[in-house]
Amino acid sequence: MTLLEVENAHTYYGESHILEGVSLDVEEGEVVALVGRNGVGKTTTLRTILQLTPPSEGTVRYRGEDVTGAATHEVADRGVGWIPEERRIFSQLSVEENVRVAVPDGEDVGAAIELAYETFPDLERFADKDAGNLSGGQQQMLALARGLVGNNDLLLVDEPSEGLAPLIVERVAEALADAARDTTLLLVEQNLPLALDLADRFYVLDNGQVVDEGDADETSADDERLRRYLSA
Ligand SMILES: Nc1ncnc2c1ncn2[C@@H]1O[C@H](COP(=O)(O)OP(=O)(O)OP(=O)(O)O)[C@@H](O)[C@H]1O
Repeated sequence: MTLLEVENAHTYYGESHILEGVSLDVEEGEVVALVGRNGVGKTTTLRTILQLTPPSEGTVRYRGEDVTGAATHEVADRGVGWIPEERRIFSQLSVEENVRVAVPDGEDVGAAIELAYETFPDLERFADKDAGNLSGGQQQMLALARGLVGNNDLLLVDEPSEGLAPLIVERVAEALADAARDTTLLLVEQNLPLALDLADRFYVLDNGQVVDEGDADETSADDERLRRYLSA
């Protein structure tokens, strides 16, 4: 089933025309990567899906229903989770409290915490530690865990490898692959090998437009076709 469809989205910040007719779709169970160099509109695409910056033209459909112009909390309530680039965790709360407060009302908190620790064993070791004292990689895993227990069917993950050391990037990639077993992912990522490794399909964004798309399995990170859109 098609979970998300973005059709011909045009999005502005003030007078700046950032998305110039973006179309993409995500099937249930897939990992889809959105790649492209700095400033081409990847984050804006996620913000457009969430209706944080609604499109002035075009449509966003979730599970076949038009959510264009809906309130962001309504999109979130339908099961779309967001893990922004800045990771948004509560630094004064412990790791476990961070997970706990991400569990929606009425859900089994114990089971949710168990799922979080099963998927990210490192977090269990730091359960009582203030989240603000975690390393960047651990904070990224906590942010992912919070997304995972949030009862989301689709997680929008923005630049999970950003600013992390290579070894930590590997851990985060493993964690993402684990998370992908339970949820559908739309992943914005500048690290092309990582994106292709995790994704089933990819879209390349350039200057606010989708300029290429394909099967991740059939595409190498050295592919000239992709490189020309990604090198600065
Ligand atoms: N709030 C804003 N107001 C005005 N312009 C913005 C705003 N946010 C982003 N932009 C501009 O919109 C363009 C697209 O930004 P966006 O963050 O979507 O790019 P990106 O592909 O995610 O790149 P990055 O990896 O740098 O985040 C950029 O030129 C950026 O400067």
